[in-house]
Amino acid sequence: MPEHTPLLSVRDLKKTYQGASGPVEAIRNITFDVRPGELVCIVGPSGCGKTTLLKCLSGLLPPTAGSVTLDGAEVSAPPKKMAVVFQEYGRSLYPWLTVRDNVGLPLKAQGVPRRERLATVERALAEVGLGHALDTYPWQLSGGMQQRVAIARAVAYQPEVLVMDEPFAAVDAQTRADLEDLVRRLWQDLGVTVLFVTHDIDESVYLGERVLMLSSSPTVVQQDLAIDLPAHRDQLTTRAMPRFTELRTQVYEQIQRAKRGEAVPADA
Ligand SMILES: Nc1ncnc2c1ncn2[C@@H]1O[C@H](COP(=O)(O)OP(=O)(O)OP(=O)(O)O)[C@@H](O)[C@H]1O
Repeated sequence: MPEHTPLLSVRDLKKTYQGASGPVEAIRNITFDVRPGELVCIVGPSGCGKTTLLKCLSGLLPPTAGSVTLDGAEVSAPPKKMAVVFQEYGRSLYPWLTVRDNVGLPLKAQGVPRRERLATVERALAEVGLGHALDTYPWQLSGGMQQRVAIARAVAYQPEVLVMDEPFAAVDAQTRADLEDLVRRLWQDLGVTVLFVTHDIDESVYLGERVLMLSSSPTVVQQDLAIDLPAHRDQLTTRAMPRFTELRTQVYEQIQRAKRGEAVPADA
């Protein structure tokens, strides 16, 4: 696919829920494209419709109007080419299966032959630094390690798009920094397209090549900001750069505007 052709295309997406006391307009109008191999962060105030957007993107919820297309095909059910990593790793792994079997499960469901499956699982676990934990159970691992298993499962599936829904919200700060670096490394090593949802402004700037800022609900895209930091990022030097501070200030100001319900200024 040529570089300029979008892999994922969201057009005039609207979602209105039928609530108990009448319609709830969650998403007013969202339009954006993601090119193959991009790493895009989506950030917005609490309740702005991030989960609703992800459910529409991943084919779990039909939009009220508008469309989502992946590789030119309209998404109306969970697409094979997409893997999703959720915040709640504790609930996404099966406690009675070993790490090896948890990671291999989607491949087994797809009918991948055993020998190939085991090799792919071992490679994916080595990628996330858990090559030694194949025969352990999720409950024997720390929260950060469990989230690495969930990431390995998504990677083993070899998706074209990896969607991550606030995946590090439940881990401590040090583990979170390690996992952020893991996502950057996997993105660079595997060339996968990543859509990363977070409400952490610093995280969105540190990780993203682009940050999409959402308004408060009913949601529109408040700003689409290119992150022009060097490709090689590390927790100490990148976060200490003056440009990092400028970018985080821009995102912070937009989020504050979004919370106050103000539109984006014309020169932004
Ligand atoms: N099933 C539903 N029925 C009615 N309204 C809903 C439903 N699900 C979400 N909403 C409303 O839609 C809006 C967006 O909700 P959503 O959960 O997508 O936001 P969010 O950005 O993921 O929130 P948070 O950051 O707090 O996780 C909110 O006003 C919410 O109350």
